[in-house]
Amino acid sequence: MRGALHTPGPLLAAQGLVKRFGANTVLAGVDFTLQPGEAVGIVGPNGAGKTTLLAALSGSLPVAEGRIHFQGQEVTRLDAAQRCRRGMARSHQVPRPFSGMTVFENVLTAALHGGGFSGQEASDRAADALALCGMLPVANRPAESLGLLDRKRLELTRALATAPRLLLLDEIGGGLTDGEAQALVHTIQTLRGRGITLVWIEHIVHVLVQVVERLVCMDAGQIIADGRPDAVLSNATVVSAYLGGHTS
Ligand SMILES: Nc1ncnc2c1ncn2[C@@H]1O[C@H](COP(=O)(O)OP(=O)(O)OP(=O)(O)O)[C@@H](O)[C@H]1O
Repeated sequence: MRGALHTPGPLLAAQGLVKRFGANTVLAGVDFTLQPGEAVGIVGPNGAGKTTLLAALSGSLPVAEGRIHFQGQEVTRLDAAQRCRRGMARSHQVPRPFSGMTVFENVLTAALHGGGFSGQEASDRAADALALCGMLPVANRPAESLGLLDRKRLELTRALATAPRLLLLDEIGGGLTDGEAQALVHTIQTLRGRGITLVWIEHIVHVLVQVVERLVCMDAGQIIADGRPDAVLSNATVVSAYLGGHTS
């Protein structure tokens, strides 16, 4: 199914996305297009709507207005599980491993239920994702015993086990030491090498720009800049809304 749906054109095209929480308009008509193989960073001040955009794209939050196409097909009304089986996977800002399961069982569950694989193929997907993310040494440990870096890696590994074409990452660098963040960058670059398209929300901009070649800045539910990272980071509107005069 994942392969059969691939058509020429953008991998993802979202038009006019509107999301409200009560009187608070959190996405105010967002247009966002992704080409296959791109790696795009999303930055912006707290409350800008970044996580909400990711949730709207992945199907975990319904939008009030707008349309989303993935691989040429409309997915606006599909839920997160259905979008995941079409090749869209999301990691969460706060890692959500299943406690009471080992790391391997967590990843296998993602391959089975998130990816829709069965039997040997699910096991192979899980093992491949564990190897790619450097998680084989901890595969038999209880998920709740992991430190922060490995919990973040487990989020990534679980998303990867669903065999995504598009990976949506939400602040997986937060709280890591510089060395740990570099290890994460290395892992994510490996995923890029496999042709996975990436959208990554991250406040640690110097880490983010090691991976992405396009940066989107959001503020107050809108995209205020979109382009090459150096151009976006020196954009006067971005500096005033997000960077507060600092550009590193
Ligand atoms: N489930 C919810 N119910 C009500 N309001 C919400 C909900 N989720 C988010 N919001 C509000 O929507 C706005 C945007 O939140 P969102 O988490 O998308 O921002 P963000 O850019 O990801 O911020 P951060 O960088 O702090 O994670 C905020 O004002 C937030 O309080």
